[in-house]
Amino acid sequence: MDDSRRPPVVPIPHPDSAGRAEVFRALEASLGSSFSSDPIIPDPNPLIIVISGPSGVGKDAVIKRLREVREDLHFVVTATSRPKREGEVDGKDYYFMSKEEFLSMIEKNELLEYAMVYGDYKGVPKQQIRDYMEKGYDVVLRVDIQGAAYLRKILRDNAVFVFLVAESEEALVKRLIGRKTETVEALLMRVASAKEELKHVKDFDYVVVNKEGELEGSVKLMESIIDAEKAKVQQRRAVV
Ligand SMILES: Nc1ncnc2c1ncn2[C@@H]1O[C@H](COP(=O)(O)OP(=O)(O)OP(=O)(O)O)[C@@H](O)[C@H]1O
Repeated sequence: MDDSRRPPVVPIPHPDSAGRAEVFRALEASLGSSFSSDPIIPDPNPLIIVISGPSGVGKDAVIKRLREVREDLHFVVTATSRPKREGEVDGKDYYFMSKEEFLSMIEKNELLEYAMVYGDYKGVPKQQIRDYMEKGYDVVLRVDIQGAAYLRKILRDNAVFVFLVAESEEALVKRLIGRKTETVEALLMRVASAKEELKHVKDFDYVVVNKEGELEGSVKLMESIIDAEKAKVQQRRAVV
């Protein structure tokens, strides 16, 4: 006879006629052990979430909004040697630094990933990721497609890779024009590479279509992805 069918050694009062505490104690006494208040499942591991996608698709816009609605995420501030755009804040939007400073970080192996993007360096500082993951934060990285491909190689399935796309090429190009931050030459270069970049979607875990005027929907989907990842039985284990 298995344990669950063995008659209780002490009478267990029915919950209709006894208080919850009394029934609880009687159940413990019958089983001969106390019920643990420890979590049945340990806290999920902190995640590394890599967000990528063609230029102008809305990565910054989605991340900015995600930041507002979710406090338990840390958005890794990328280091860059590109000049600051109007309104950008050092240490918040990017760590702006000279090419020399950037090269010194490369030499000291302080970057998880880096690349030359349209003539300027951009890279992901390792220490920042370690610090926040140690504190239990999920960490979000924003990288270009080549950066994502490289991170996939080194982090494999230990990070979550999300590809952001627009609903069509037309919408993507219009969005880039509307941003008014590019020279005509840069615009042409970004539009040309966007077509090529779309082929990389297959290397990602999730794709989020950031439709015109539907930024909130994209942010909600991002949140759902994070929540689902947190509920996975086989947790990812990122180490940088
Ligand atoms: N769902 C959306 N609907 C309408 N406009 C959007 C949407 N998402 C982003 N935008 C706008 O599109 C422009 C480009 O977005 P954003 O700068 O976030 O793109 P990005 O992917 O970060 O670009 P880059 O890689 O060049 O930095 C911005 O002006 C932004 O406000």
